Amino acid sequence: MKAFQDCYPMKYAHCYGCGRENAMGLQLKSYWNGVDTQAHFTPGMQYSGGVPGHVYGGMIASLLDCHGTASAAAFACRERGKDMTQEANPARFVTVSLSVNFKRPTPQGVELCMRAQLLGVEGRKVRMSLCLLAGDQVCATADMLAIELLPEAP
Ligand SMILES: CCCCCCCCCC(=O)SCCNC(=O)CCNC(=O)[C@H](O)C(C)(C)COP(=O)(O)OP(=O)(O)OC[C@H]1O[C@@H](n2cnc3c(N)ncnc32)[C@H](O)[C@@H]1OP(=O)(O)O
Repeated sequence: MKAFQDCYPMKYAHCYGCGRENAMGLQLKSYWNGVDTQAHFTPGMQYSGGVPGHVYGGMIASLLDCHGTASAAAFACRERGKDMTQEANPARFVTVSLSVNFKRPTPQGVELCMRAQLLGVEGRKVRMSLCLLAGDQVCATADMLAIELLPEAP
């Protein structure tokens, strides 16, 4: 299965969180999970927060951020009757608002699952509800607004 991030043109494939061309980055991959989307990632021990064994909050926000922008593109394509993974130059989205609620400590050394649910598409705006789970425990939730870049944007 092709990941959403693998559909980004080369020019946009260098993101620290999800760029396939960034060898130093996280290279997050997002996919469909029914009508929603999901991604998995196991943070290494270098992403420790202040409490040993707990993931750094900025890392949690990064994972939600990159899963969210990729999901926004996939949701927008789907709303337009297109399959993002079949598009040569799919819609490109950036985050303008990400509000994270850290509900409980996120354990290290565990595969984390990020999920995104579409709340609505309005023109260039995609609103989503996101969550990050460790096993069946919801560790963080987020509300996100992503905006589509105009075609001529750099
Ligand atoms: C890109 C390819 C994929 C790469 C993957 C990377 C994933 C990584 C995820 C990220 O971390 S993204 C990086 C962090 N985000 C940014 O740097 C975004 C900074 N903001 C911008 O670049 C511009 O503000 C933006 C391109 C989003 C919009 O500028 P535009 O001049 O194209 O649009 P405009 O300002 O007219 O706004 C369009 C609509 O969005 C709304 N909007 C813009 N910025 C907003 C904001 N900050 N909060 C809420 N709404 C906002 C704006 O009100 C308006 O709503 P209406 O259509 O209803 O009038």
